Amino acid sequence: MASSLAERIAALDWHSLQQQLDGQGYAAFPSLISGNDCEELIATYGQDDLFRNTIQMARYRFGEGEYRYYQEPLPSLLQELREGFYPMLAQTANRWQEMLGREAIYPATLPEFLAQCHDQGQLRSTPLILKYETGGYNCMHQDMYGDVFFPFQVVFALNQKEKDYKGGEFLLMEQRPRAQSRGHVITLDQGAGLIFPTSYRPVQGTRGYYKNTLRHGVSTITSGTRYSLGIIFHDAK
Ligand SMILES: O=C(O)CCC(=O)C(=O)O
Ligand SMILES: [Fe+2]
Repeated sequence: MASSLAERIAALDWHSLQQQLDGQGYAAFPSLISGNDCEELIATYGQDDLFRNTIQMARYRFGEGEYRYYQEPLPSLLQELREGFYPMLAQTANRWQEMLGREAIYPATLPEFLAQCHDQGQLRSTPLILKYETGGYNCMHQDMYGDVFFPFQVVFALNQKEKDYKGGEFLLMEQRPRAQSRGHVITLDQGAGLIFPTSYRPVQGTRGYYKNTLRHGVSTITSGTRYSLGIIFHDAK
């Protein structure tokens, strides 16, 4: 992985990713973060000064495990991921707005979008690292944190399923209006990632587009320790 992270993001097959996002709401992409960088990110977990807050998930009945929110300034790799993914996803976000008959409100760059969050009092950084040990899990949820939210987020696997842990599949639950919900199970190799909707996706119906609500979570880790990295684009209240 010689090229820069920004170059590797630009080199993803965005045509196919956009088609998958429009067609199914989510899109996985192959390993983008090198094994070394994954190890370095895992090593940040123990560096208290990098984080603004640590959540014991069981305390809030969110699941079983722990996560930590990085504080600004973010480690450069996270900053590059957040800034690098935002512009392409803002295009999709605006297209989705238009499908739903709404204004294309998402600015072209991350700093402009964060300025909108900050204007609404959403000042706290949201990228996070999650750690689950054997028996850990993450209940189905959404990550909204305020009135301003970006409709996509990205999650990366930092270690390797079957080698470092078993179980621990990423789960997406799609609630369909007046119908039963549909589940999606996604497994990612180390360094690979998934783009998924924060809250809903537009689906074509006979009379225009309607919204399916989505929630995400993680199934039980049956052995080992699973680490993941969450890139959320909006800041939090
Ligand atoms: O650990 C995971 O894969 C889920 C992370 C998550 O909930 C998030 O990135 O918002
Ligand atoms: Fe989440």
